[in-house]
Amino acid sequence: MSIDLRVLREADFDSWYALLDRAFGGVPEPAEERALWKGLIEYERSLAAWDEKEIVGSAGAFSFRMTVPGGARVPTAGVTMVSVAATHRRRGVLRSMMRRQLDDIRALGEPLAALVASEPDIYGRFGYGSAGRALAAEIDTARVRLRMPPGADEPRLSFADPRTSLTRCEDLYSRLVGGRPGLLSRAPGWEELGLLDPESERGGASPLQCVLAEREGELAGYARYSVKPEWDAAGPKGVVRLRSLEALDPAAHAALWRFLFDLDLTSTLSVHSRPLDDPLTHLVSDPRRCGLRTRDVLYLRIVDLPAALAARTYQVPLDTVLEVEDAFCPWNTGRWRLRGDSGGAVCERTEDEPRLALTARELGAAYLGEGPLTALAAAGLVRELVPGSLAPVSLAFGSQTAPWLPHGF
Ligand SMILES: CC(=O)SCCNC(=O)CCNC(=O)[C@H](O)C(C)(C)COP(=O)(O)OP(=O)(O)OC[C@H]1O[C@@H](n2cnc3c(N)ncnc32)[C@H](O)[C@@H]1OP(=O)(O)O
Repeated sequence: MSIDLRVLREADFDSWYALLDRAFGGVPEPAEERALWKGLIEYERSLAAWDEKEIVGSAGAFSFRMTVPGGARVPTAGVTMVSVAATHRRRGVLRSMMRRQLDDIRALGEPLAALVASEPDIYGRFGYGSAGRALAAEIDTARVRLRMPPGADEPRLSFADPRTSLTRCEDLYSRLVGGRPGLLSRAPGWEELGLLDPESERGGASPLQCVLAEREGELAGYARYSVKPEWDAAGPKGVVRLRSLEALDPAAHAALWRFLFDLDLTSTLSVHSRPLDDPLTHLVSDPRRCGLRTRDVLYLRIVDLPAALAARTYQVPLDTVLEVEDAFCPWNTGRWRLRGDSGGAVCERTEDEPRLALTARELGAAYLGEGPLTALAAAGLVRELVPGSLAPVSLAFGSQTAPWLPHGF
């Protein structure tokens, strides 16, 4: 089989996207969703794998900036729309696309690549580590109460049309982006993602609704949600499905959650994705009735190791030497001296004796501050070569704010 990898031409978008639809089960994506992706796609960074006259593989990338610990926004390739025709699976088409893509990302000078995986098992072999998990919840709002912080009655809540309020909400979101590792600075057009609401995917729920929390006319927070009315012999038991909630301060945050908890005729609040450190977990009266669970969301790959490690800050001063193995991107393999603190960092090649040994995948997993290096060492995936060197480096790599990616791409 001879496969030819080429940059996607606009004229081939429909067949390229049809391949993707089929690989994901063959149910065509709703027209509005497809139109959104068609508008956002970066053709010059999208690859099509051709077998003679047929497209048999797809892989795209978006040009993002991702917040890293310390608040810098680092150029990041958002890997997306990966598929291979079932007729051509397990013959190395994905591997060849990953090879080409990571070489291209390196040539573009982006230190990081990120993705949301359809299956967790696919991307580790290409050096992607699980770097940001999310909290999901199924809250029994008939039983669970909220402890309200001071000032929670102050914000004025009002309904707003999701579209009309979009610019204000997006401005608020953009103020929050620098404060949490993993968040993406959304370029114009990306805000539309938050409004996607195809009727065919509502499953009996209402159209998307929006509630604003304001103080003296200034937006302090918003939530978007839908309601699925349900009834049984005992009465109403509707489900509120939270799509997004952002707030600038604790009072607005709690006020919005209380609004969602108290919606009449509902008894369940279904939450798809929140950061692991969402303050909600401290406000609920009964976490056991919140159906809390975590799931992997964000996978990260260090593409340019010295640039990536120097782009973030470190919680406590560190000066260490890492022995890194990177089979898929060998330019990262070797010994690296990393010096840094909360003000910045420098990372350079060195001949000095290494203190820790790990692979690029583990570095990706630890990079945003979630997966402690100590836990990875306990799993045997990070080796402490000089006794006593692991704990301080693990602490330095941590983050006071849990990394999170609220949406896919
Ligand atoms: C960021 C995103 O877009 S995520 C979306 C990914 N796409 C999908 O899930 C759609 C459905 N699946 C597919 O289209 C294909 O099966 C793909 C893209 C996942 C894999 O494509 P293939 O061309 O079959 O992969 P390829 O032959 O290059 O395999 C490379 C390696 O990955 C492994 N692999 C491939 N798919 C999977 C999988 N789903 N789970 C576990 N391992 C996998 C192969 O076994 C092979 O392993 P090896 O390195 O030990 O030899």
